[in-house]
Amino acid sequence: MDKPQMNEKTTDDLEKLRGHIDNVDQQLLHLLRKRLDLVGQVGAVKHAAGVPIYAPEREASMLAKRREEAANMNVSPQLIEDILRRLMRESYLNEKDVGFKQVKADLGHVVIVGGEGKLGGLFSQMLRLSGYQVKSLDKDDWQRAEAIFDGAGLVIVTVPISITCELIASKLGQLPESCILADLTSIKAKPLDAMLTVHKGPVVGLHPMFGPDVGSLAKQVVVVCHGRGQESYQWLMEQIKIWGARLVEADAQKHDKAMQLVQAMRHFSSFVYGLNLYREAADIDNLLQFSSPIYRLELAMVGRLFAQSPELYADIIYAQRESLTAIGDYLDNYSQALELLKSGNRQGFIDQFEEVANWFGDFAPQFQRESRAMLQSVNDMKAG
Ligand SMILES: O=C(O)C(=O)C[C@]1(C(=O)O)C=C[C@@H](O)C=C1
Repeated sequence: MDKPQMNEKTTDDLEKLRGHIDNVDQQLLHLLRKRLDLVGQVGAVKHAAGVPIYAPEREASMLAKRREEAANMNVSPQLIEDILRRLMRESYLNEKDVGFKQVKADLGHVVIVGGEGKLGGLFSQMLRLSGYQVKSLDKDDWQRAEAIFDGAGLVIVTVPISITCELIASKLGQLPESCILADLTSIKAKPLDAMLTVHKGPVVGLHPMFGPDVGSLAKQVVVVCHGRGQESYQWLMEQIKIWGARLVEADAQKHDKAMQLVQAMRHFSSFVYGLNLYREAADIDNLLQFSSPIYRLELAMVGRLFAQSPELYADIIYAQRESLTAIGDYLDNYSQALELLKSGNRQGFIDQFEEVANWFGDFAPQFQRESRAMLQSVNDMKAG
């Protein structure tokens, strides 16, 4: 394609207008600085009062007002909403730096078993930001364990799933009865049982539904499976809410069943997807060249798995024997669907599609709307 011709006037006009745009962008930058400073002050007020970092009602009313004002100014309401949501993500990080109110000042210290792991590190940081003294106990510290546990008010176990129950049973039997015992494992029934068996005091199972790289807990979900003595660890739930997370109370068995689909089956199929690309010797550069944003997003979801630890995913996938059924069912459904294809039964495929679409119901259009925003972000990130 020929390069468009730029005459002198076009060049001058563009330069002048771009100068004005630079100027507006610089003003935006100053306004951003001003907003960040104000948010810092909000963070300090919230810190003093123990108010959660995430204020959903305020966000909803602010977004509704700005959308209305935007529409009146002939600015896309979605544009201002996108910008404000991005800014609020920044606020969560900013307000976090101020620290958080400490709900339980007379706790004694916290011990994080597996504190050198990434999730342990995140909880340790959040607890420290809230004024608690945190001691880490990792693989090489067991000979000093007695001293580390002495006077602890809360012990949090966050070690690989494959060794969690064993470790709880063999190492955590001597805690004082007043000490709270908690775990962050991504399965809940067995660790909860192990903790209840070995410890006479308060017990709670937690499953943070996010990776350790979130930056802030605002809007993240932490699943809570009650063990015993809720009144003793109610403060911990309040503390997690102050960090901005939403608590979802769940039955451990039900949670674990959901994990067979949400984690084991899902991660396993991502693994197979990657395995297949590898065996097909797919040229990723080439695939990216031809990929629509949705394919790119999918490739990113699969590829990110292989940027992480194989042990972590093995642990998640092997955690429950029952996941084999969920994964086996998936394989059966895949084979049955493949039969439709092999037999050239196009109408059969369409009928099956419609049956599933009906089952998804209102979720299908909701997911379409949500993914549209994600796909636009994927496109925005392209450079050059
Ligand atoms: O108004 C607040 O409470 C804030 O913390 C500020 C702010 C914002 O950036 O506007 C950030 C987080 C809250 O969820 C709501 C709003």
